[in-house]
Amino acid sequence: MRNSITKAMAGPRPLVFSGPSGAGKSTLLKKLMGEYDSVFGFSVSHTTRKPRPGEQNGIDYHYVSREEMQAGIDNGEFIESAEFSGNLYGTSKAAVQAVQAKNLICILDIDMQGVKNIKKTDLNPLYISIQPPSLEVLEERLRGRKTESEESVQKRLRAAKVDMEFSKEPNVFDVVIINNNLEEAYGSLKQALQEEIHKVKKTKASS
Ligand SMILES: Nc1ncnc2c1ncn2[C@@H]1O[C@H](COP(=O)(O)OP(=O)(O)OP(=O)(O)O)[C@@H](O)[C@H]1O
Ligand SMILES: Nc1nc2c(ncn2[C@@H]2O[C@H](COP(=O)(O)O)[C@@H](O)[C@H]2O)c(=O)[nH]1
Repeated sequence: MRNSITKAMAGPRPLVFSGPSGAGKSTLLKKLMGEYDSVFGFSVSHTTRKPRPGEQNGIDYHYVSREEMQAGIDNGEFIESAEFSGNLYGTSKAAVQAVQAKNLICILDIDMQGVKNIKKTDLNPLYISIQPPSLEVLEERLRGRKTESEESVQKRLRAAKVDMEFSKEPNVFDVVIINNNLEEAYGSLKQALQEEIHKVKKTKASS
């Protein structure tokens, strides 16, 4: 049986963003949500990783202990969850419902295990993969961000190799964007989302 989040199905079609850690998902999403704050809403995930400097609880993530997160998973509170680079991450039903209740396009930023699990649900999002131009560039970006320990960089690069191959599989992603030049990648993203943005703006204008 499909994992149903029923009440969350009322709003516009959600978007799933995936791709290797460091490819630039958050950078592109911040630009998109900055320009279209009345169109998109972010699904705030739960994670057991510690906040980075500048990250805020309830805005970037809900930062929880492994025990708390596991209890929520066991209780059926999550649409999907995954272990990534030594920590648990997951999308709660409440996070998606909170965005859809505002009639906004709900954005999920999740890893490839999350993509596979969301495909087993009735969420029916548009799947967008953000990829780096190469593994070398990805490593430069991850190191340049200065957020990861050496061990974490290595784990993320190992996961990235698998993710980069996954993005080439047919019928997984609706759109694959190579984030080389940021402005060009952002232009491609906006173009891919033009129809969805237009639909939400039209609905809001007529209500
Ligand atoms: N097109 C680009 N050119 C150069 N640097 C970029 C580009 N896009 C993003 N960056 C930089 O690369 C680093 C990683 O970007 P970002 O944090 O957005 O990646 P991410 O995919 O969201 O990673 P994670 O999955 O770990 O959250 C950041 O320091 C960001 O400023
Ligand atoms: N399956 C899920 N993956 C998630 C979720 N929230 C974030 N992520 C992914 O985790 C990695 C690492 O994120 P970071 O913030 O520690 O750099 C990245 O690929 C995210 O897309 C989630 O709820 N479920």
